[in-house]
Amino acid sequence: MSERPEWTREPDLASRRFGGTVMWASDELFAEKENLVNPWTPRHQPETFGPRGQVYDGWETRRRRDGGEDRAVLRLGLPGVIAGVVVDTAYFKGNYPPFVSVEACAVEGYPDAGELTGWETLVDRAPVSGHTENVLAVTAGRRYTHVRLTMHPDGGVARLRVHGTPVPDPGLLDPDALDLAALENGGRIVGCSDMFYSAPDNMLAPGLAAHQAEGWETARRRDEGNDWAVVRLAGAGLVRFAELDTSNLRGNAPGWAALHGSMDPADPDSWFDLLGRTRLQPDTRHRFAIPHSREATHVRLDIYPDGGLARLRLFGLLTEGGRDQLRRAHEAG
Ligand SMILES: NC(=O)NC(NC(N)=O)C(=O)[O-]
Repeated sequence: MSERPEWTREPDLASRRFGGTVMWASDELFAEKENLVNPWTPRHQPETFGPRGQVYDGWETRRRRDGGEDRAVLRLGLPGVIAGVVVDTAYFKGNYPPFVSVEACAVEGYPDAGELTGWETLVDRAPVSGHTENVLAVTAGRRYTHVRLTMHPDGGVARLRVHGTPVPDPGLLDPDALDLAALENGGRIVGCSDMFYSAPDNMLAPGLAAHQAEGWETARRRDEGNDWAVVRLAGAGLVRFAELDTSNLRGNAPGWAALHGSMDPADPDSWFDLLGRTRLQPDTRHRFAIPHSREATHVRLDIYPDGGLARLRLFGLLTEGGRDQLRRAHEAG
């Protein structure tokens, strides 16, 4: 077996392990697009038939009869500089695509797949083999956020691995900031509108949510209201960045969210804006800067109209009063 190039040991920027997601595909009749970013080695059990045919651990489209081609759009969990891609056609033997193309783009914010522009070619219509890890080097020395895989004309790909170097956006990082909402730092949920499927404290747990039940999920609302939860922060502080993570909420992500802060949550007039009503995408880790923060002990999350969140992170700095609160809580405990 030939040696794999060194870059295949770089992180897989698209991996689900880092929050990568497949936002859209032109078709997925035989096997779901989400499988493209599964972190595990593709599995296969022959002669396993569902209502649509053999079950594959990969993305598989129907046989095209129109001369077109199939595409999938991925958002990288870790934006970065791409060294190469591995188009793994494991177990796709009579149904792999004979050729693939790979493109990438760099886009700020959280557009949906149809709003992405500026695609650049990384791999131009390369031949691929079936049941093979097709290793394709890339020479594009810039940071990308999204990748598009095209199968010419159709077929199945088990995994798309996008190896490279993560490059974070410094505008969304503060090395001194602490997650003021984290359970492990003393944050707690002190009220919410609904916890029909799972409890909102789940949003404050460490790490990424492995599945929907590891986050907060509400029942479907059938009125004009919206769901909400209030976090008591670890201590009084200034929130600088908010992470609103809708991972694993695909058909039930909120459409929008807003954040308000308060030093006196019982007083309805005390609440001030932190993040205005903002559009959310399904299955996405959104990071927003909070440029005009004020000291708060509590933050209210509103989601519109319902759904939930996998994680809520409120990165910021404790004030002197907040540090005292933490100390006193520790001494009293
Ligand atoms: N035996 C197959 O895999 N056939 C078909 N695919 C699935 N998933 O059943 C096909 O046409 O590619």
